[in-house]
Amino acid sequence: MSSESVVVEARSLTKVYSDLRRGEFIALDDLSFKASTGEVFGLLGPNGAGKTTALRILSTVLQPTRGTASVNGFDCVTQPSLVRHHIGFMSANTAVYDRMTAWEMVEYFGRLYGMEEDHLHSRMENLFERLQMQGIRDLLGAKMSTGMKQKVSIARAIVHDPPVLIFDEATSGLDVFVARALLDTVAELREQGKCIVFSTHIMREAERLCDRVAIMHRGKILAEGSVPDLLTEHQGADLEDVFFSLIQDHHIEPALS
Ligand SMILES: Nc1ncnc2c1ncn2[C@@H]1O[C@H](COP(=O)(O)OP(=O)(O)OP(=O)(O)O)[C@@H](O)[C@H]1O
Repeated sequence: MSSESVVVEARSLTKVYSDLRRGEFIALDDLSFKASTGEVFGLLGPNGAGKTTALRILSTVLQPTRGTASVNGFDCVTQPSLVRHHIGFMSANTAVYDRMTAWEMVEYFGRLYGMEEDHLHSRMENLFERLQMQGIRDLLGAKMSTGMKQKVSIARAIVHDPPVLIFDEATSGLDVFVARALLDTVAELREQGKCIVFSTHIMREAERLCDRVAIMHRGKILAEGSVPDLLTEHQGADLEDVFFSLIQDHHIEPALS
């Protein structure tokens, strides 16, 4: 990490939800991690591990119960609008409006970010070409397939060229072609020096893409490092092996939900 600089930092994040069924529920338990420029950092864990909660705090949608988080030096709680200008956020549920075309939607978000029209349009031409979206330029959201919607969501997340990208289970529900195209886009963004924080429960995806991963379970990080280092340290053939051996080491019952 020599010439790279830390741009995303979570420090002792704890999130307690009040839940009617479970009472007080600790979704994040003293979670800390850092991610740098030119790096894909993966939060890897099963359903309910707390990945979405952590990424929502980073993207300023949720506030932590304790702890702090920052993006490019801006605090996620006290400087949310500065944080939002420096991130692009995308999840499997990012909404695409039925009554707007692909072009209108990305344009709308570019304007929300305060981009100047000429710059916005030349950036959009470039993005539509790169993401192979020229064919759906004038297609209404209501008529798009899941894969098309995901492409629009990526374009809208990166139109303002933010230094940090936060992708929450972004490949969920995509067929192998679109999922691969999305992963290729993430790799390209890394080449451009972006910092990408990427959550997934698909171990192979993390192995393929992430420079470092944090393996999460029940709101805690059980292990963190590069994939080769984790495999060596925990003597696993792949990340799935490492995950199960960590759960055994920590005497944790596998979660049922
Ligand atoms: N608003 C909420 N109120 C109560 N509990 C919540 C709330 N949001 C999330 N949780 C609980 O917090 C835990 C962590 O959820 P979170 O969505 O962050 O996990 P995740 O790792 O992203 O899992 P998934 O892949 O299923 O989305 C889960 O047990 C979930 O039920």
